Amino acid sequence: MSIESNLLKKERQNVTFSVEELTNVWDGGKEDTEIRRKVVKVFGDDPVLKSPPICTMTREERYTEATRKCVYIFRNMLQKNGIYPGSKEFEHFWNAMPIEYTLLIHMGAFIPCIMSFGSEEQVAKWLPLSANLNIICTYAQTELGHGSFLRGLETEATFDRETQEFVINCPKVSSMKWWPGDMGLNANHALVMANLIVGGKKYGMHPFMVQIRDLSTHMPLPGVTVGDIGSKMGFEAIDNGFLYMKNVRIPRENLLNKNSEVKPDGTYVKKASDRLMYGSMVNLRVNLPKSQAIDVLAKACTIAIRYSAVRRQGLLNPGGAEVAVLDYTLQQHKLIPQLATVYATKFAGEGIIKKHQAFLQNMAKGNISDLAEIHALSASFKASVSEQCTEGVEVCRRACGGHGYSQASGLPHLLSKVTPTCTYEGENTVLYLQTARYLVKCAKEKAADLPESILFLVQPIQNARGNITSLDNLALYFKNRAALCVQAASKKVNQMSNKGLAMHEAWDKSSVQLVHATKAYVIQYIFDAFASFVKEVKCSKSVKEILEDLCCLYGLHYINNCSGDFLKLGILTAHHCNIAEEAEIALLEKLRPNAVGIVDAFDFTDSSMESCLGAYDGNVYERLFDMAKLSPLNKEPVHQASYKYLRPYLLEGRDILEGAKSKL
Ligand SMILES: CCCCC/C=C\C/C=C\C/C=C\C=C\C(=O)SCCNC(=O)CCNC(=O)[C@H](O)C(C)(C)COP(=O)(O)OP(=O)(O)OC[C@H]1O[C@@H](n2cnc3c(N)ncnc32)[C@H](O)[C@@H]1OP(=O)(O)O
Ligand SMILES: Cc1cc2nc3c(=O)[nH]c(=O)nc-3n(C[C@H](O)[C@H](O)[C@H](O)COP(=O)(O)OP(=O)(O)OC[C@H]3O[C@@H](n4cnc5c(N)ncnc54)[C@H](O)[C@@H]3O)c2cc1C
Repeated sequence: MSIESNLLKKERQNVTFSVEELTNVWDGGKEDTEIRRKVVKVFGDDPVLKSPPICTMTREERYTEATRKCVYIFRNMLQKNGIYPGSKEFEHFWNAMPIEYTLLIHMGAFIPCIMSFGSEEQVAKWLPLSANLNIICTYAQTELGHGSFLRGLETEATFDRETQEFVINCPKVSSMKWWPGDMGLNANHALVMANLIVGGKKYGMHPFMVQIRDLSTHMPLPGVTVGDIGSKMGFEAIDNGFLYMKNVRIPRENLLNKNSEVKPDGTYVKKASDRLMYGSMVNLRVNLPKSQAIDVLAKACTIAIRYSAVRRQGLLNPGGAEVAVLDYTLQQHKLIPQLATVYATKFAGEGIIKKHQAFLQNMAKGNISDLAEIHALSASFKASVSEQCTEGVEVCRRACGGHGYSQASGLPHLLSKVTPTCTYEGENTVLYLQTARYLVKCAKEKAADLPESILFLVQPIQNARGNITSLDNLALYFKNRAALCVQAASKKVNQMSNKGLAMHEAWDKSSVQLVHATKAYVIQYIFDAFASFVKEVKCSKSVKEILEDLCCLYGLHYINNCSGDFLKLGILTAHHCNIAEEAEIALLEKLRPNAVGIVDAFDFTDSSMESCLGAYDGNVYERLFDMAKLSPLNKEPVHQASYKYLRPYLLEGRDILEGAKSKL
């Protein structure tokens, strides 16, 4: 056993709680852990899912491998193992997916969309085809020229009454669809968001099913120009695409018509609120943070903490032995708060998922009264979590020093996976502003008209009592701050407007304060949800203590990072801030011996991380060396390029050196 493996073994011997029990809490119960492990095992054991490490493959190989595996998973493997949508097993299947995959938009975005936009007959037609991969469909909303401002989308669907068809056109280069995943190479259909035009009248954005490739040859259909947009910062296996449509004709029935319809005579019938058109985005904003951001940060923490426990560099005591870098207070200050972020966002996110499910049940009965609340909550939650996790993964990566920069660490891949969560499914600033709009409106309402989650905005500010670092008091500081920030931002909008600025100008001039207020609102939501979870969870005293400490750390770390705000608003004094700072440092020291145990509790398999630094056995140096040997550049002892281009000068060098030698 290597020295490094021994070090991790010792770390595990010192853990003061049951790792298995924390895993159960993380998964949502013992039974859920069993189900997740069963699914992970099915994936892990399957030889068809084996492929070379991604850092040894070209982009084309990565796309090919990911597509091969995903077709197998979705077409054979899930059915064979009884993993059906809606089952508990299916909930855990993202956890077991290979580290790169395609068909994500088809499965994760298009299928939910067809269910929310399609009539019963349309769902009956398209759902089985897509579930069986008989068609592959992308979600084509964003265009080259517009992504955020949906009213600016330019693609048109004009009704031709004579032929009973819609004619789809991208009038300009800027109107072509750009970015949709699975669209460049795999998709033969696209759910195209286009402006509906009937009899010269524009009705705004609507969803249309458009066939883009021939079903037998897979060649683009007439009028369709489609392809891959090229290499990106990450997601290299995915064929994000462009789609330029010129006079592409589709039958009238291909307007997804659950919410609105065009009759054969051209009559436009609206059946539900326009806002339900945005429902697919709410759905993804609620559901994607867990698999695309929180789990990614959990993996980065696992890698960085295991590595920091075995990486020895420098001395804490003069003349003593070299210490693990995790023993430095500053390393703990970088990494342990990231663990707290993982826990806080995961448990707050579960609350939002439940709220969304309740909303969907009400919506099925025709009640959409909670739409504004769930939109505001999901938009700011997605924005905040993606930001916190992206920053967290980068902190973990840098905390691994030079090796964190190597693809072999697995960290650059995680960073490139989490970074775009700040952009897709709604650019974060744009989403914060959406929530700000809701908050400013709510701040003007009477308490009786507000949902519980937002009541604090209009209630009197309460004073903290007793221990200033108790979870109750921390929750109160966050609430007070959010309420005061929203009041300040609303006041600024009013002041600007009273000065004579038009409302949209007043809004823009106040947007820095508005986004700040929204961030304050969502952090109070996350903290409150985590603190409530910690209070209520049934578990042993030792596991509860870990969760309480993580919750307290989440709050203190946040407060210490923006203490100026709490001081400015009069919520905390300088004395309180000093206490908070010392309390955070004390918590880091307390959590340090359990850090490896806490990341072990995430229960990630080595293959799900592909990291030489983060493997369970801690054998980092052998793994790094083995991975370097696999580099395609090391295939031959002499690389053609160096031989070809350097040879003349090397020969000169040889002659000079040999001449010098003969003169000696
Ligand atoms: C388990 C599943 C996980 C699987 C993971 C799967 C995939 C994830 C992985 C990879 C990534 C892949 C996918 C990526 C996909 C995409 O990116 S798809 C494209 C997403 N695009 C966007 O999100 C665009 C963002 N822009 C907007 O949402 C709107 O344009 C915006 C709302 C910002 C502005 O639109 P505008 O037309 O100007 O509207 P208004 O601002 O005037 O607002 C009108 C009123 O409507 C309310 N509203 C807006 N959005 C919603 C909504 N989503 N739901 C409900 N209501 C909404 C808004 O508040 C206004 O109301 P009031 O008038 O104030 O009352
Ligand atoms: C990996 C990836 C996958 C994607 N997959 C899909 C997909 O499957 N389907 C799909 O349709 N799309 C997809 N997209 C597109 C994505 O949804 C858009 O890129 C996103 O919505 C942002 O829009 P944008 O690119 O137009 O940014 P822009 O809106 O142009 O943003 C540029 C800057 O302008 C700022 N800005 C914009 N509006 C405002 C405002 N009102 N106030 C203040 N600042 C503002 C933004 O904050 C940002 O800083 C994907 C994108 C990525 C990166």
